Amino acid sequence: MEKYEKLEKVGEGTYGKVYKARVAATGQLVALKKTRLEMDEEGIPPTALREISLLRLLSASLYIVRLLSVEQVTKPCGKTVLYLVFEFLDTDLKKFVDGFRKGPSPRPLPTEVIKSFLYQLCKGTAHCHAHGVLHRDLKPQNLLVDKEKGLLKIADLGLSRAFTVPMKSYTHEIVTLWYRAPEVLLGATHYSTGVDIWSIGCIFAEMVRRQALFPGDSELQQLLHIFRLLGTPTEEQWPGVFALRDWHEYPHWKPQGLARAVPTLEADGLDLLSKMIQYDPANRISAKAAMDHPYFDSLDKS
Ligand SMILES: NS(=O)(=O)c1cc(-c2nc3ccccc3s2)cs1
Repeated sequence: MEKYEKLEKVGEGTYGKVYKARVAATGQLVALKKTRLEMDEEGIPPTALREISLLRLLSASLYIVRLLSVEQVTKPCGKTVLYLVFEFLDTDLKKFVDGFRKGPSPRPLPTEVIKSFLYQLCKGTAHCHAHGVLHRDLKPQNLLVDKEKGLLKIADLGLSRAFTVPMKSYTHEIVTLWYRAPEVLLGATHYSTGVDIWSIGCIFAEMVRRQALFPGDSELQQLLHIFRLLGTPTEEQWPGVFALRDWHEYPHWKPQGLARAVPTLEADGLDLLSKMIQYDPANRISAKAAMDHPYFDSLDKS
């Protein structure tokens, strides 16, 4: 990997081993993601090949972090590791929102920024879903932002297929549950694109509030945060919920109304959010349909 000068680790292990690096020959900045893939004597396992070709296909979208190359490196000890080389963006949405929450002058994110970032997130997600790929772990930490160009791109799609999202990340970092859909928390085994739409709704509300919508610190607490705001789900509004594996008798909370959580959000925005934060995954708006919602009419979609 002498082609690259490793600069610093980014995201402190949130993403596994990802380094900011410079291409020695051109000075171009890249993100080097070291995969945990153990190479056997036959070379790259077919599952990994499929994963990588899927990544290449998906990263053709402007709204997904571009995979520039895949580098195979055999270390002196004979072990072969695979590096994924991605385009570099200077920050992620978590840090971007923190910048508006903390700092000398806490202030809301400009409405147009929220609208533009949400539109780009829906567009990138619609691209994945159109190729039958779920992300399964959308959260502000793996949405990268180019502040200058006002771009938002989905990163870390590596978790999307086959592997279930681990409880602890590679570096024993706690995997956040804040964006996890209720059907996943209730142990559904077959879930669909709706899991990503729920996450997008939580991220939308967080950009407006500058604090998480449902900040649970355990699977049970995560559910109770959701129930306390939306009301404990009923069979009427979510047919089949009582049959989910981890369903128990929960206290019966009444809906508080989503508006209470995002009092500053304009009517169109609240309407779109309420179509994303629906208990029944079948009732959630699709990423593609969301892009046509009136909330985006004031956005310059050029
Ligand atoms: N969290 S951070 O330091 O602002 C920052 C993270 C990144 C990342 N870029 C990539 C690209 C691909 C996969 C994961 C990551 S994480 C670039 S800057």
